[in-house]
Amino acid sequence: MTAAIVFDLDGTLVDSLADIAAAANRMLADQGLAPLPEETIRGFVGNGLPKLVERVMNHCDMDMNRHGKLTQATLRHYTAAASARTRPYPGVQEALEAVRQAGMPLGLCTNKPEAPARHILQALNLEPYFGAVIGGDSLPVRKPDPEHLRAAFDALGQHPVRIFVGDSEVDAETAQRANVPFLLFSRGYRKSPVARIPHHSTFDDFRDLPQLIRSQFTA
Ligand SMILES: O=C(O)COP(=O)(O)O
Repeated sequence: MTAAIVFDLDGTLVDSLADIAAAANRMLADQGLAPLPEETIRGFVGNGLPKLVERVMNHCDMDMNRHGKLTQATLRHYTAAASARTRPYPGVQEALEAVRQAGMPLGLCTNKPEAPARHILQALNLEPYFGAVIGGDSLPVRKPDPEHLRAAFDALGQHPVRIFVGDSEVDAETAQRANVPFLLFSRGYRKSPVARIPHHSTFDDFRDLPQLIRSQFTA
């Protein structure tokens, strides 16, 4: 039996924090403000770029009337260097290859805007694996709205089993609301302990993922 597998991007397939933080900090520098530590910005990732900028602005006590403009500025900075330091987690490419060779179609459902998401996939040679890429600005909705995830699965066609692989509370909530089994990568950008995030299985090494996916069919 095969399954359609949809992956989250940030904190799941790639460690993108350095480039996200650089874009936010360039926006702050344009405003004459000091940069924030990466670890602070890490806590702001997960609900898409507009939300990240809102969280940065709140943190820095900035005037929210400028949110739209500063979101555009951050997106421009980000798009200019989205893959400068972003790298796949160890074993990601091999895991995608194994899953694809097993005949399973792969999709991506990310809250990152679609253009930089596609750019990152291309730059890291991951794009050929994905039959569908749905970004945070591809639809009127985004995670945790289950329609965002369903759209990624639907774009892959009809398959008897659907599995979502992600790293965050947002991903877990999305999977739950879409009624799809959730595999939690524990080394990403989650804010809570693994035990407090609803999941079917968890893994911390991509070498374990192909077998974990297979075990979902026989469980
Ligand atoms: O852009 C974000 O906030 C997070 O993106 P993700 O959905 O790939 O984790």
